[in-house]
Order: sequence, then structure tokens, then C-alpha cells
Amino acid sequence: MTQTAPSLTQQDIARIARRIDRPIVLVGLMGVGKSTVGRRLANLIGVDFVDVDDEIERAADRSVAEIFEEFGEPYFRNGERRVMGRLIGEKQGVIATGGGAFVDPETRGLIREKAISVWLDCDIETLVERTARRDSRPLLRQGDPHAILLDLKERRSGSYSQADCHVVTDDGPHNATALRILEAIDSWL
Ligand SMILES: Nc1ncnc2c1ncn2[C@@H]1O[C@H](COP(=O)(O)OP(=O)(O)OP(=O)(O)O)[C@@H](O)[C@H]1O
Ligand SMILES: O=C(O)C1=C[C@@H](O)[C@@H](O)[C@H](O)C1
Ligand SMILES: [Mg+2]
Repeated sequence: MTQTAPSLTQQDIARIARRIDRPIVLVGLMGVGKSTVGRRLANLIGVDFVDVDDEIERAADRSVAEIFEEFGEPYFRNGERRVMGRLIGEKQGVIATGGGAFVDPETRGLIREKAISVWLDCDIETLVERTARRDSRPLLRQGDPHAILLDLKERRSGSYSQADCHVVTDDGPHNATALRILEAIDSWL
């Protein structure tokens, strides 16, 4: 079912944007929309957007999948922790994390201290359908994507639920989700 978009006016959006005094960090499972919705959200409120997976890929000069293949997941997680630490200190605007970043206690503590965290959440069937469009996620190559996403949701929800705001996404336009995030932040601030 598609949820209705909040009816925020340009003035509402500008008013909320003025109240935002820290980076907005999007967390949640693969495919919830952290990267795509995050970019829309940044456009909407006129701030920079940065994607942690992209930053890691740039620093390593390899795709996330290649980093997993060549060096293994622990190496990727170390890079992710380092990049998050740097970005959270120097970046305002919207930061899209990789799906595992907020599960790391050190990274989660840093985000909770210095940013507004938003858990984007979605049902598993939708995530399976969305993530099947691109074979770029190494964790989903290790078996049945539905079973893997379900297992990750069970293991990670305790961490994700520590985010400041919780926004459930659906198949509506990305912009509608971006507006719902703004509404949730406005209520939380
Ligand atoms: N609200 C939405 N409605 C429709 N499609 C969406 C929505 N959010 C995301 N998608 C689609 O799902 C796919 C995955 O989205 P995206 O890459 O933003 O996820 P992500 O949370 O950044 O995942 P990852 O953790 O793997 O980086 C994209 O094709 C995107 O267009
Ligand atoms: O959920 C995860 O652990 C991941 C999500 C992606 O964003 C990438 O960071 C990588 O594929 C791992
Ligand atoms: Mg992403």
C-alpha cells in the first residue's frame, strides 16, 4: 500500500531545514533507500549529500564487492568505521551509510552523539525485489537473498531501533519518503 505524502509547503520545508543543526545520517538495511532517498532529501533542503559506500570505493579505488572479494569483510568494516569517523566530524548535510555501519557500536555511538539518525525501514519482500535489480551487494551473493535479508533484519533491528527517528518506506515516490523523513525529524527535534 502506498502511503500518502505529507503536505509540507515550501515554507514548512524551509522552517524545518533551519532547525536542523547536525548532519542527518540515514541507516537501515540494503535497499531501503538510504542512497537514493538521501540524495533527494539533501536536494530538498539544499545541503550536501555524501554516500559512505561511495567514499569507501573512492578511497580504495575498488567497488564494495571487489573490496569484499580481495580483502574480506573485516577489512571493509575497518574502512567503513574510519570513513564514518572522518565524515561525521567534517560533513554537514545528509550522509547515507552502508547497511552495516550503524551496527558497529563505535560508529553508532559517534552518530548518536553528533548527528540526527534516521532508520529507514521496509518490508523484506520489497527489499528483495529492489536489491535484485543490481548485483552489487556482496552479502546477498552468499545465498538466498530473502533468507539473508530476513536474518539481517532480525540481527540488526536492535541496533537500527536506536536511531532517533524511524521512517517506514514503501513504493511511493522517493520524494514522498524524503518528506516523511523531514516530518519525523521535525517531531523529534
Ligand atoms: N521509496 C522507494 N520507492 C521505490 N524504489 C525505491 C525506494 N527507495 C529505494 N528504491 C529503489 O531501491 C533500490 C535500492 O535503493 P538504494 O540504493 O537507495 O538503497 P540503499 O539503502 O542505499 O542500499 P545499500 O545499503 O545497499 O547501499 C534503488 O533502485 C532505488 O531506486
Ligand atoms: O548491509 C550491509 O552490510 C552492506 C550494505 C551496503 O550498503 C554495503 O555497505 C555493503 O554491501 C554491506
Ligand atoms: Mg546505499
